[in-house]
Amino acid sequence: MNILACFGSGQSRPSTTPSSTRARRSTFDPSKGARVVRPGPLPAAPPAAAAPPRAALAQKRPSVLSSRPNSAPSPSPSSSTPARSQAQAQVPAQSGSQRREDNSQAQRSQYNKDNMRRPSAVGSGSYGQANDPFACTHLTELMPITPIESTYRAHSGGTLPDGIEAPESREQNMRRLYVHDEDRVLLKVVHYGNPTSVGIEFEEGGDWQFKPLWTQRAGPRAQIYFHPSAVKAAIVTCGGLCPGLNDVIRQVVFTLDVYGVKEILGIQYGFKGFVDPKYPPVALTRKLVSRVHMAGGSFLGVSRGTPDLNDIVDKLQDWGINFFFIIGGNGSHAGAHEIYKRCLERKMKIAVVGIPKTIDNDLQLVDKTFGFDTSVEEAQRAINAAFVEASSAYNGVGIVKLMGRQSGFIAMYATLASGQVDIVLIPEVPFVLEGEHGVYNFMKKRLDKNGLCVVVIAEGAGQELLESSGGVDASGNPILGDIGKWFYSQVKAYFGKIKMSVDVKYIDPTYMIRARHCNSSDHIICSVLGQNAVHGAFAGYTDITIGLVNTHYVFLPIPKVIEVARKVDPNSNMWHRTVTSTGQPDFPMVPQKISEKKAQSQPSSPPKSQPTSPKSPVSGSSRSQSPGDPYLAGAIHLI
Ligand SMILES: Nc1ncnc2c1ncn2[C@@H]1O[C@H](COP(=O)(O)OP(=O)(O)OP(=O)(O)O)[C@@H](O)[C@H]1O
Ligand SMILES: O=P(O)(O)OC[C@H]1O[C@](O)(CO)[C@@H](O)[C@@H]1O
Repeated sequence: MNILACFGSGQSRPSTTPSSTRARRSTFDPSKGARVVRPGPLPAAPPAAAAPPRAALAQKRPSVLSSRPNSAPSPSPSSSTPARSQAQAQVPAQSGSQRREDNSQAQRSQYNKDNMRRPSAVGSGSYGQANDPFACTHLTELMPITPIESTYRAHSGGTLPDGIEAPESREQNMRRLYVHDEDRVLLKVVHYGNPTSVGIEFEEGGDWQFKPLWTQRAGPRAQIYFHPSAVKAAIVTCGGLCPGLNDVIRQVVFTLDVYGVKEILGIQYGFKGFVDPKYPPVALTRKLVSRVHMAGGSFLGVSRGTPDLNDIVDKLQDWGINFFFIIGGNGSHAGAHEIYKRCLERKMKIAVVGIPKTIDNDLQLVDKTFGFDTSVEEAQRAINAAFVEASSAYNGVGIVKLMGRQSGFIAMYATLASGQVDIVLIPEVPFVLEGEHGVYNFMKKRLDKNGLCVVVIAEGAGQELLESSGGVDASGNPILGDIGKWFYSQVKAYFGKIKMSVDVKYIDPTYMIRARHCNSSDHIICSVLGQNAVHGAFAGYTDITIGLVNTHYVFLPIPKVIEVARKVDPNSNMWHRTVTSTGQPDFPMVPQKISEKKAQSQPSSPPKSQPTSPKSPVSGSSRSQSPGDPYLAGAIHLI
């Protein structure tokens, strides 16, 4: 691929990795652990220099403010001096830069004291616990590293020259630029009032009580664990395409540049770029990536397929990479985690940071993944075309197939967004086609009533109705049967059989919805994700990914997000909203009498350790269904 194809002519071709760097193998040496602290233009490291290993600290964690290596020192308990005067009082005659540093330390401490609320204020839970499931791995748990003051200067775009004192107001701004290592974002914000609440998740033992789970807030830290001049970053995009890939690459490069990093490599064609000498890494600069976000796709290229991970780690080592950004989905993150483990075995000081990319939005824990909004938006054009065709035809039927190999998020959201869909079929909700309660019969009802019917079907829906090839793609993902084409022919056959004249149109916008540049909301998400990936690496975290959780950006441990792919929950509010909008019933696999369904739905006793509720479960409402019974809602819907 011509890497510059999307820029047009007139730009110079990026240089490939200089051969001299290939010879540089960076093996870990504890004595060099401190090489991040170098004499140079940067201010000296703050006084609390030598950091104890985080693992040891995590055992204790008595105070949420003091456990992390780069926590600002606690203020004196007796201190009630306002931040500004206290800071001034602590500063003896010093050099400008030293004074600035002490000022900001003191102000941060005071700020923390004034503003931080301990978790007890909002309930116990994972926050600060030794077994915190969302604690991210920090490099200081693995090797000794001394932090330095951050070089990230978003406000000024650079440090002030030595000897020039910053105005007080700027110091205050800087103080607010950084995110504290102990900042947390609550993962689940709904406090269910009753075991029958829709969307409730039962934990092992039937526990449904509210347990706060805290994730680590993303953002720039006041202290960093890599000297920018010692950083060599690599960026790779893996898996399928997704709107926004170029945006993310661009922001990673921009943010590295703001910190002062000079060496940034783009790996071509996903993980293959590590092993295919035809496509060596390209040097990325701010100038080179400045316009890439205007185009869809990935200007670095993507691929599926699994090269030997040891070869990848060899290359990371040979090229001296110590920041590795992997933009990819579940598979890529599984790869990233494996790479992290192998780097650890080799004692490499490297931050492995994922940025979740999956157009299917099938990633655990996060509100949504970048590009998803854009694909839902693009899907509107196909749905609208199907609607227009169907509404102009005599007994018009429009069928649209949308991406979603194992999850129906695109189909569900596109349906809800469009308001033009009669039926949506997704992999998570099995359906029958024939019979009184089947899809065809409902299509007929809509045609009789409205003269048209629009059906959205997700790529992975109804696979059990097709003969499976049993094959897998290069990455091991199942190769699906084409449900869209099959459904189209079956619909024609059905209406032919019942001698009803219909005009069926089939639209498959599969690659159109992911091959475009992204919309405004995704541009913003991509930008913030890309920036936070760099902040996470500089903050010393590894084996992490960046996510949007309850509208806040967080660092998440990679193993947590890849435990299982996310799916649409048929018991969720969002699915209920969608079928409320289409007006479709469920199309139960095994039609049963409602009375039988009801009898089955009565729980003999509440799950163990559930508190007894003052209200009895709302019998006959979809809220009374047990988790995991996708058909119950449909049965009730039919009443
Ligand atoms: N379990 C795994 N362990 C190690 N590497 C993996 C694993 N699964 C996939 N990979 C690697 O991750 C890359 C991307 O995987 P895959 O093609 O499944 O896309 P993805 O990241 O899941 O994105 P998409 O959402 O587009 O499918 C592949 O090139 C493969 O090398
Ligand atoms: O044809 P490709 O490039 O393998 O991508 C198709 C797949 O990619 C995805 O968009 C994301 O995994 C799936 O929904 C779809 O099955």
